[in-house]
Amino acid sequence: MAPGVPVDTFTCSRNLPTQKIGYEKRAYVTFLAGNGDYVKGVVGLAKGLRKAKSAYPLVVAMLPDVPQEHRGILRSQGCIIQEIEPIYPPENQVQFAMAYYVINYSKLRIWNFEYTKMVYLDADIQYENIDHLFETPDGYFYAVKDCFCEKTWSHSPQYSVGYCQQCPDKVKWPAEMGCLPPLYFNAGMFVFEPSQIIYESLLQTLLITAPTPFAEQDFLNMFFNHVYKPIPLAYNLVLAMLWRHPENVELDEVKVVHYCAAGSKPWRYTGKEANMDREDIKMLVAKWWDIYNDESLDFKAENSSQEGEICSRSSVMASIQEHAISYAPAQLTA
Ligand SMILES: O=c1ccn([C@@H]2O[C@H](COP(=O)(O)OP(=O)(O)O)[C@@H](O)[C@H]2O)c(=O)[nH]1
Ligand SMILES: OC[C@H]1O[C@H](O[C@@H]2[C@@H](O)[C@H](O)[C@@H](O)[C@H](O)[C@@H]2O)[C@H](O)[C@@H](O)[C@H]1O
Ligand SMILES: [Mn+2]
Repeated sequence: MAPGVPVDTFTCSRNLPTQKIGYEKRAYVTFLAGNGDYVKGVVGLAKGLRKAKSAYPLVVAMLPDVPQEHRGILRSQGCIIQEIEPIYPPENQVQFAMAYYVINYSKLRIWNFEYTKMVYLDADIQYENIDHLFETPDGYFYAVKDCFCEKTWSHSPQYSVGYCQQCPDKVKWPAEMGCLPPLYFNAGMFVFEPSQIIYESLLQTLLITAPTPFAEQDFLNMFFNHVYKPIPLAYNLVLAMLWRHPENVELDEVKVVHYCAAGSKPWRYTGKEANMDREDIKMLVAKWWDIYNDESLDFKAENSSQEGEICSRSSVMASIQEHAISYAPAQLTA
């Protein structure tokens, strides 16, 4: 739990308030910041959506620093662009979060979107059809349990005693360290319901929550702790699981691959970092490139009438909603 925050701050009601706007409006959503190469990841997501013949569009929560050229690429791939303002954690406490992750607090803007249910996906993900996740019961937060065994976790008490929730009986949590840590999810993929009430509560709670190493991922774990529902690893294969917990991985059943291990981003892959010369990693990176390079998966408004309709319909709705979306005062923008 974040230091100095009243425990009940994060106690959500048993279920989350669900926002019904009279009809279902569903979409996948990702987050894009900066002028770097993550735009390739978003193109991969958009093309993966078409390969999976998903019934839903891809919304891109986009920070102002994404260049026009990248915006044009994503529009040409049928993405629905939703501009967002950055969110920074409380002043001069940023040093507690790993610098690389601070910008990820801006992901929280997606709770302000006018959709009834969304599946969030990091841009470093590739996936098969997971549309059925939109049918999960409302009022919960669905995500896959993370792994604590990589060096990126060396700051944590779990890592220091060799405990991991992926194998809780291998090294048991020491009684002298108090209660077993609550289940902890990886925030690279989750199923959620946008809600103005939750959005404003997130922003207000962030104001009194000191940043922690995994930034918004730690924060979301604290905030949604009481309504978090673990879903199978097949829905978010954090690559480190392949060498940390191979006994938990059935690669043939994996539906979502999350290229979050150091050196695994397909568009930067060199094979030189630890574990990156594994045959399964090479196969997964090649699979990502096959989709990225597949021109038959490019968005063609005239040919993909169904998609085009969805995109144009949801684009029209999104554009209508864009004007309707009223951001809560962005008190957190520095
Ligand atoms: O320069 C950046 C860094 C991150 N991201 C977004 O933030 C997400 C989380 O970062 P990343 O996936 O690199 O974290 P990891 O899952 O590897 O810890 C990315 O997937 C992107 O959607 C981005 O758009 N630009
Ligand atoms: O801002 C914190 C980030 O935390 C998560 O990444 C981590 C986590 O998976 C660790 O368990 C791994 O060890 C590490 O490599 C990886 O970067 C999310 O994937 C990302 O979207 C984002 O929320
Ligand atoms: Mn990621």
